[in-house]
Amino acid sequence: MESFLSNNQETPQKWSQISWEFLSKVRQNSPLIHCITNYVSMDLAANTLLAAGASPAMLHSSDEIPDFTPQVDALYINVGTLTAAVLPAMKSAAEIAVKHGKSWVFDPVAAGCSSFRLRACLDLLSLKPTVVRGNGSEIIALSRASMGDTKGADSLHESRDALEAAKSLAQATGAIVAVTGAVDIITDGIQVIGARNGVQMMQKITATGCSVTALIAAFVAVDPTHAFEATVAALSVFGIAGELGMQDAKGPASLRVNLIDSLYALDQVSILQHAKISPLS
Ligand SMILES: Nc1ncnc2c1ncn2[C@@H]1O[C@H](COP(=O)(O)OP(=O)(O)O)[C@@H](O)[C@H]1O
Ligand SMILES: Cc1ncsc1CCOP(=O)(O)O
Ligand SMILES: [Mg+2]
Repeated sequence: MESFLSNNQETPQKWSQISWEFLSKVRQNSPLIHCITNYVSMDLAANTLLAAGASPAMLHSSDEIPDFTPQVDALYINVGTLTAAVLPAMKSAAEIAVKHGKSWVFDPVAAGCSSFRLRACLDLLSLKPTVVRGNGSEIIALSRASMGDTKGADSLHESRDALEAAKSLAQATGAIVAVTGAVDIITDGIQVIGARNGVQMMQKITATGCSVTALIAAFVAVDPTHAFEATVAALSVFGIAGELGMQDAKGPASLRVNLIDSLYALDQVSILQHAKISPLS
């Protein structure tokens, strides 16, 4: 089968085909994803990875990282319930991942809400994540390296408000930067893609952001040379699972369950029908 990844032309189906290619590859390869994530998201992030076909491992101890991190296909770090005790494990896992040529993906939850957290996020950013995914307020805080204008783990900004911040953060760090919201924005500092899948109710389920960042790690793991495309694909696939899951959901709790079922069952026809991905200016 010809891969749409090698096609430089913007055809209408290019991005939806790429999204399907990535999901298929995750199902085939079942990448092992080392997750150091917050207590709130542990369950949903692990179940998201399993439903997509990946293999999650939530290991947090510094004592295990030197043995374990070199074995994994990608690393996911999320600072949602950050403490001074766990930060060294995060830093050492990131360093080991980079040393062993593994991708690592960063979720800077509530980056601007305290100086301790902001400093920790900036330190982690200096350890060269492959992808950073946050909401609008988080990406703006990181880009300006300043506190404030945030509401804890929730965003005070639309993703569009953070477009320029995302571009400059990508240019400054060399990471792919993704900002989620009604439109998910993905940039490497030059090209910008918008993915418009998902439903607003996803904001009413805690850890959907954390879970989609974990999914990005799984997508990047199966093709690290195409981290930009992997990020677009993961965001679109998760959004489509949300849309399909919403069809018979009564509220956030049933959507949470349906989203995982829809992700597990997602097929090529649904992705080609529902993906809404295009360049943004
Ligand atoms: N208004 C919206 N419409 C559609 N999808 C949304 C909307 N807001 C958030 N999402 C989706 O919900 C998920 C979590 O995004 P977001 O709420 O921005 O992250 P966080 O939980 O980190 O603040 C993403 O998949 C995103 O695309
Ligand atoms: C509510 C909360 N508090 C600390 S971490 C966390 C979960 C945040 O999850 P998300 O960023 O995916 O909404
Ligand atoms: Mg978040």
